[in-house]
Amino acid sequence: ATAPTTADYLIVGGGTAGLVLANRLSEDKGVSVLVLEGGGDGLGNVNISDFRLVGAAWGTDIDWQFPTQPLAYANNRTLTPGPRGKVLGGSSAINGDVFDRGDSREYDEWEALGNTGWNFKSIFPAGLKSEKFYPPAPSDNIQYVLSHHGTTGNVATSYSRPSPPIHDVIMSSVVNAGGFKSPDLEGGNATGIAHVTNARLPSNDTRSTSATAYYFPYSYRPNFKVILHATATRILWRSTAQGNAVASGVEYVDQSGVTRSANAKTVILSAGTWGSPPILERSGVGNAKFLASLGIKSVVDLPGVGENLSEQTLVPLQWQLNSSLPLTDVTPFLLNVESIQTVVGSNNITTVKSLLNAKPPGLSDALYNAHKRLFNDKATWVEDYIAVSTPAEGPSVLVMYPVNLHPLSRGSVHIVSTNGTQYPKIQYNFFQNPFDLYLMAAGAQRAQKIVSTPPLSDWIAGPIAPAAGVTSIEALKDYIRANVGYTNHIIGTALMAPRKDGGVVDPNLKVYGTKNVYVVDASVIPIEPAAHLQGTVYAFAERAAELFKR
Ligand SMILES: Cc1cc2nc3c(=O)[nH]c(=O)nc-3n(C[C@H](O)[C@H](O)[C@H](O)COP(=O)(O)OP(=O)(O)OC[C@H]3O[C@@H](n4cnc5c(N)ncnc54)[C@H](O)[C@@H]3O)c2cc1C
Repeated sequence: ATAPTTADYLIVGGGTAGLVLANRLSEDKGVSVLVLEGGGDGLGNVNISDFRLVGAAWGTDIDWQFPTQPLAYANNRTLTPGPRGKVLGGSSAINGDVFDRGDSREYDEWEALGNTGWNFKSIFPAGLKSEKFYPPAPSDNIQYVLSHHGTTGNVATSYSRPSPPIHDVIMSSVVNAGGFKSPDLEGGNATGIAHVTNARLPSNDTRSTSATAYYFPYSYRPNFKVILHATATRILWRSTAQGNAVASGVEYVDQSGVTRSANAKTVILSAGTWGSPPILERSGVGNAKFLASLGIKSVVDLPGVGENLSEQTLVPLQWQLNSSLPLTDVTPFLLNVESIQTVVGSNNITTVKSLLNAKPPGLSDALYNAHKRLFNDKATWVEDYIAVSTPAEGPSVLVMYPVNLHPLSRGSVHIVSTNGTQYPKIQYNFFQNPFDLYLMAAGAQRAQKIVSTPPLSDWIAGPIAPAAGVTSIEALKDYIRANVGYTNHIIGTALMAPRKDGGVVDPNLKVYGTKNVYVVDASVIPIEPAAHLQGTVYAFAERAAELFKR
């Protein structure tokens, strides 16, 4: 059957958020939903279904592979192109499959920024609605709190199992070094060390994506249509009256390169943090001066489009253990999430405060104040992602990845021409703010302290990277500039915030100055969670669907 080219709701991007929304809207038989997805269906691709092959999909045809600009504040390094899923399920199909949620205070800051109704109390139940949790067996030695999880939702979540004895050793050292053991990080208190939950169906050990969870089992619905290999280029306008622009649909390029259009009463962009802003800009929605420089007529002057790009940075630290540990190939990971106060201790807190008190370049007052409140609240700020692996030969390796959960530096994504399929220019700006680099160095020191605290210290043969002796803040800064990487938790480029604060969408996710254009994906999220991003994206999209259905 040929898909209709007209619908009540046209969703651009069948990714993580897009398919949640499409599913919920098409629950109403009287509503037609059409999804345009730039990639294919991904069926039969083991790089999606087998989570053990994480990373194998990056750089292949199901990855957009976004080139990014050199890191001006980190040795001018150019990172490998940023992966983004180009397939049904979007980035949930190619990600690291960690499924967790942030701290209640972070979600409450969404509302404090002026986004009425977006707070922990509303986002948490929406997250539970997305989740179908499969508890571990008692013999797996993994602690959890059932009420922190949804049990009847769509995305299958579970733990790798069983937990090896070294995990208890690591947890003890975190506690002995002044940290906490968390009973389960997913209930809104995200401080402490715990096992990571993953988006996996344990019965057949396959990855759960937004496509397996929200599309394939529902694709029989006659009112839920998807056009694959359809790359949307711009919004088509029925009227561009300033402040009241009305979309009639979307222009897209099909698999054979033919330009087509699809019509709809409501247009929703779910093309992701790097995908949605370029579509807005090509459609005349963005910074009017910038668009004029490309010869694009302004429809809505919205300087926030493409700005406020936030990404959590990470750096790997490795140690050789003194024995070869028997591990399964699905050994669970640990997450240790701590406040700045715990990470830096009393000695360096004055340095942190003075760095935080210097107004960060490129960060709006509203977002800056939100971050200061989180700091004063001793909220979660640094994560250590902890893994142990055993190579075919030789002793096991411990890797800790300190992550700055709430960086102050902001980057951008902007089109470079009116060409609808040309890649945008992406600038991360890691460490534009000195606070961010200091915090990464302090996080690395904290990891070193945990590793040198008993009982874990007794298991360590020595550091692999950074080398022994690289322990001062300054030396660690050098190491971090040379080794910083991305977590793929990008947000902010179509910010949900008041228009005066650089907002692109209002609390109903409608693009300012338009009548019927919305953004529903990670680009609207204003504050990073103390977590990996997808659990928050699913929760956000479930709540977005509730708003549309009201
Ligand atoms: C490599 C990687 C690893 C990650 N690891 C984790 C992890 O372990 N745990 C975690 O919680 N989070 C992780 N994340 C983050 C998480 O997966 C993303 O934040 C989340 O999936 C983003 O959802 P989204 O809906 O905003 O965008 P996406 O899921 O990326 O969806 C965007 C969709 O739009 C489509 N699209 C884009 N442009 C167009 C266009 N012009 N026309 C038509 N379609 C278009 C894309 O093909 C895609 O399907 C990772 C992300 C990546 C990329």
